[in-house]
Amino acid sequence: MASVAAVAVVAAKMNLQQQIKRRLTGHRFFESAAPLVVAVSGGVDSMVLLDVMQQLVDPRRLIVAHVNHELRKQSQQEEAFLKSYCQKHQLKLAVRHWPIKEHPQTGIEDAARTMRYRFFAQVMHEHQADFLLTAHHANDQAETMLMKMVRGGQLTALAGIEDERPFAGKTLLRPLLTIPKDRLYEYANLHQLTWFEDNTNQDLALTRNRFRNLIVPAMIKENPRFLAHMTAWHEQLSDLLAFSQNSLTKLLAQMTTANQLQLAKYRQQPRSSRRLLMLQWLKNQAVYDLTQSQLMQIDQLLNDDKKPQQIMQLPNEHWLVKEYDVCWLKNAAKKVDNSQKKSAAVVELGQWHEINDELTFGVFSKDQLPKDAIELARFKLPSDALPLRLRSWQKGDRLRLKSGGHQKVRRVLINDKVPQLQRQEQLVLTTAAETVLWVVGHKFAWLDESSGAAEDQECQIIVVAQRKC
Ligand SMILES: Nc1ncnc2c1ncn2[C@@H]1O[C@H](COP(=O)(O)OP(=O)(O)OP(=O)(O)O)[C@@H](O)[C@H]1O
Repeated sequence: MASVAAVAVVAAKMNLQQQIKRRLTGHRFFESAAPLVVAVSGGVDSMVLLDVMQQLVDPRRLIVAHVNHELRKQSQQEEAFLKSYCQKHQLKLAVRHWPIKEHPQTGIEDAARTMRYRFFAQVMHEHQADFLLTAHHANDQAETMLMKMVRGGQLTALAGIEDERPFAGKTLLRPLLTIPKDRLYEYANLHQLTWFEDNTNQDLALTRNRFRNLIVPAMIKENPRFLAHMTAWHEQLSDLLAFSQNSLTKLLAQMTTANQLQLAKYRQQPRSSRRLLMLQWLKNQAVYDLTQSQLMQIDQLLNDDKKPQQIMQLPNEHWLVKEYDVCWLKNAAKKVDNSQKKSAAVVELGQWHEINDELTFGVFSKDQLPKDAIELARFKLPSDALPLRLRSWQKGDRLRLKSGGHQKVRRVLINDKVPQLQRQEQLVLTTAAETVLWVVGHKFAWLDESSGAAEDQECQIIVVAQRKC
């Protein structure tokens, strides 16, 4: 008769295998005969994963992928062990070395990860595999989320490791993600598996190791269900984010044109939605890492009618530019392509346009000047010069001078000692044919009666005026 302990052992083995089988069902995993790549470092996690997969699928489908980082003395032993293991179990093995001379001086962890996944993609491609399996587990999940929590940032970034994601045109799966590490040890001991412990995991100078060896165990001591709770948080948060991203994408589609956010529609949203919309809109343009106070500031700026033109610095050399009824992003790291600058806003005759706290201007026909207007300049323009437009100045913009020559707008701004950053915001008033009439707030063009108009063309006198304070 089997002893109680032996029955418990069988139950534990079955348990883990069944649990993993359940997680893999539904991925067309067992229905297909396509090869599977298993990423095996030689540690307990990936040795358990490999053993379980040998039980669950035809081992001829498996390709073991191993990277020898040449970082530790033990690396050679791990590789040699995997070679003999695969030989013994008749498994295909793909090994890649990462020679020390190719290691970077800094950021070695990231570089190692990048090269690892590049290699896995290559192995998948060579073997026409459908899936890559890695052995991330519930402790990895908790560590990752806690580290993000401590680092701070947006809630959207708090979601942890996904159990499935597209990879190299196929799928990456993490079948152990809900399983605590101690259950993997339990399984490995019961099956008498061989594995290697990475001694560098004990080095408490590394942040992840402090979370792994000190913080997560302390949390589990507080509540043995801690890992299960973290897994549940992650899943709930992922669902919420997927749902909100879907809704936000639909809403954003209604309020953006060619990367410009239409502020009238944006402002109609409640404040809570506006913040989420802004986060998503920025994320779509690769701006992450926004602080909560930056988000509040953006919302304030976009809602402030008194400041129709504003510019605000965001992370990674991005600038948020607000111009009247639209806003858009500018990446200072990229050379500004003037041809792609914001399209011009039409300046309706007979209306005031607020530029900033000091300047509100309007364009009027000469006999409709309001009482509170101070005339700044008048132009005799052919009818096809209208409507006038207001837009950001561009590199080739010039002002016609009384002498008959021209002056670059850039020169006007330099002469007026306009600070560099402010210069980016500078507006010009132009005719429909792009003749610059006014470097707003600075200098007017000189247009005599003949300029632009054909002999027989109908002309109109328009007045540019400033509103009295
Ligand atoms: N040298 C290696 N060779 C093959 N697979 C590896 C190697 N190192 C790690 N892996 C795979 O990646 C999994 C996660 O390992 P680890 O936690 O060290 O990765 P990581 O540095 O956190 O990177 P990431 O989480 O982005 O995969 C392992 O369980 C294993 O499946």
